[in-house]
Amino acid sequence: MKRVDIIGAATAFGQPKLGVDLGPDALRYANLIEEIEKMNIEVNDKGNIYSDFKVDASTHSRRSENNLKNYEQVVDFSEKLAAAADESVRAGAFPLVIGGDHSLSIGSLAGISPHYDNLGVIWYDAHGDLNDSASSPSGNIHGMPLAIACGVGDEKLVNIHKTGAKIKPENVVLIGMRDLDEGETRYIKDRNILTYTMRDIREKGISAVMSDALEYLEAKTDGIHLSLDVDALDPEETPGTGTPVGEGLSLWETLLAMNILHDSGSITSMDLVEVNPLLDEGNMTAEKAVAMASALFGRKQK
Ligand SMILES: NC(=[NH2+])NCCC[C@H](N)C(=O)O
Ligand SMILES: [Mn+2]
Ligand SMILES: [Mn+2]
Repeated sequence: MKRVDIIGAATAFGQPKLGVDLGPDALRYANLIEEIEKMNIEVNDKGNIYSDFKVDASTHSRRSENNLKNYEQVVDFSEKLAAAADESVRAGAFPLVIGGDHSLSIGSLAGISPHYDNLGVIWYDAHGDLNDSASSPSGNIHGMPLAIACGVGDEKLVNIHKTGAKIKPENVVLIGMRDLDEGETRYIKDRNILTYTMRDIREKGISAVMSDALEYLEAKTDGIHLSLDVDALDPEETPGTGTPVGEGLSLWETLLAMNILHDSGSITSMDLVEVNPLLDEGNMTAEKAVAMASALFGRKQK
């Protein structure tokens, strides 16, 4: 790896709660850059990307006609982020996109995937984020990015940066699932997406799950993007996030998972999303997220 590019995705437009656009700076405050540098990796902090639209607290996330909230804002932000992520991969760097809500993955995957024939994706999350505007119960676009990357959903969002689907559903693995909507469950079944629910993780153990996921993806992909939503962890571990779901992964399980991914040498890019410092206890969610990223870059657990 030549270097890690930190791309701050300062967006809150994919969901209704204010504050998640401060996530990138909360992660920097928790020493994200210094911790990765300790692994003898060159880090280039490219600063934050902002939409040209400002968050207006009085109108933020009002339901829009097509059941896509803050639609133009997300389109605009995704184009900008895709360009930045594309530039990083082109330069030979490892893009670490720090959020920001999970709608940022529309842009990160759009920018990264054109550099691969078959990009794999590990979606480490309590949620599938596989809704489209029809199946979404909320209209929040952070519940849709994985479907959009697979080519399902609003045309403009599907065609961000490059026309058409960015990834194939057979190159996706879902890990940590415990809050799937009806339409998402149907999509997973129809496409036969490899899915590890919390129950699966309890039964098999996280290390077997990670090894199986890697084995499945390494056989057919030429790069693997990790999209890590901090709500994959239990809310007792990561309270500073907008859509917490109980009975989640622990920090130690996640650090172990990140060590296994590091040792594989197969991860080529990453999103670290949904840290909301306004909902946090101190800055503990950002601090744990930094520990997870450091583990992905090689910091070993004792
Ligand atoms: N990235 C997230 N935290 N997504 C939460 C999505 C929640 C719900 N499934 C929805 O579509 O509204
Ligand atoms: Mn989630
Ligand atoms: Mn998510």
